[in-house]
Amino acid sequence: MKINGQHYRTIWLAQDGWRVVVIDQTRLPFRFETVALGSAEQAADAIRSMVVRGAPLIGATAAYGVALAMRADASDAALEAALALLGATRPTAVNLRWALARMRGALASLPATARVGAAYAEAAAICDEDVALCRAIGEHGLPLIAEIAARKPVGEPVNILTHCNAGWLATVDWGTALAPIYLAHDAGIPIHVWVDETRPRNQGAALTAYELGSHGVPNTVIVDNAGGHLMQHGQVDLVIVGTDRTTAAGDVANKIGTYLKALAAHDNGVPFYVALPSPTIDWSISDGLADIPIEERAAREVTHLSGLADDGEVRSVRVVAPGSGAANPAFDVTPARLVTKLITERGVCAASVEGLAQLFPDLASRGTVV
Ligand SMILES: CSC[C@@H](O)[C@@H](O)C(=O)COP(=O)(O)O
Repeated sequence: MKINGQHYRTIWLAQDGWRVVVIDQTRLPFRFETVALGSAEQAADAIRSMVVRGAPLIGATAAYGVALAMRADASDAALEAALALLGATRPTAVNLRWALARMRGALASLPATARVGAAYAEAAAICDEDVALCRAIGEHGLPLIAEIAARKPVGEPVNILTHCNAGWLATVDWGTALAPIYLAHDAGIPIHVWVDETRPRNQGAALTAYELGSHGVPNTVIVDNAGGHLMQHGQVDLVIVGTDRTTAAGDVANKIGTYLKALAAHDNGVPFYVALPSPTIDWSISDGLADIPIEERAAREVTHLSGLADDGEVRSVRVVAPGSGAANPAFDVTPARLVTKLITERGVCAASVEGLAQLFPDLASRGTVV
C-alpha cells in the first residue's frame, strides 16, 4: 500500500536488521508513526494495546515476537515462555495461535544456536506468504465485483459495504476484504465503499477510510446502524467483510456488529461475502457460537471516544453518562447460513463443511495444529 507515494508493508525489519518496525495504528488517521519493537514483551504489548491489530497482522507480529525472544535467549524454556506470553494477548483471532504453532514447529527441534536465524526466516516467510494469500483473495474476489459492475449502467459505481478494517492495515499488505476492492479499483471499475465506523474503536472511520482514501478509492463513512437502511433502499450492491476465525463449517467471527449486517443483508437479498486466508480457518471446531472465544475488552473503549480536537491535538472524551457501566464484546459470530460465499486464496466457496473441504482437502483432513 502506498502512503504519500511510498510503498509500505505494515511490518518490516529495522535498519539494524533485528528490531521489528510496525505502524502505530492507535495514532492513525491523524498521525503516521512507526514503533520499533525490541523484545517479545514489546511485541505482546503492541498486540494487546492494538498498536497492531487485524487477524493476519497479529499472527505476523507474534511470529516476529518469537524471533525477538530467541535473540535474547534461545533456550527451550525461553521459547515456551515466549509462545505463552504472545499466545495470551488476544483470544479470538486464530491466526495468532496458527503463527505461534508454526514458529514452535520450525524451532523446537533445532539446537538453540540455530534458532535465532530460523525464527527470523520463518517470521519473514509468514509475512511474505500473507502478502501472496491476500493478493490471491483479491484476484478471486475481483470477478464478483466485476459481475455486478457489468449489470450496472456504464460509470455507475458498485456500492460495497464493509465493517471494521480488513484491509492492508489488518494484514501485511493488500488486506482480505479490501483486496478485491483495490484490484477492482485498479482495473478501472468504478467503486464506492460504505465504511461502517465500527464502534467502539472506530477501525472503519479511522483505518479503513484512511487506507481507502490513500489508495484513491471513493468512500463514505456511515454510523454502524445505517447499513440496514441503505440496504433497504438499494444502495448496497454487496457486503465484504473479513474474519478473525472461521470454523470448518463456515461460521465466521468478526468485529462486533458484523452479524447485524449479515442479518440485514439476508433480509434485503444483498450478497454477504467473507474474505479470509486459510490461516484464519480453525479446522478443529464447527460450531462458531459455542466454540469461538469472544474477547471482552475494557469498558473505557465504550465510555470514551478519542479524536482530533479543533486545536489539532488528539483528545479523549467521555460520551457515556457518569456512573453507567459498559459492556464491550469485541467480536460476534455470523452463522454460515447468512454467508453468501467465502473468498479465499484458493477460490470462492460455500460457507459449509463441504465447500471448505473441497477447496482445502489437505488442511480439512489434518485439522489445525494448536
Ligand atoms: C483481515 S482482518 C479480519 C479481522 O481481523 C477484522 O475484520 C477485525 O475484526 C479486526 O479486529 P481488531 O479488533 O481491530 O483486531
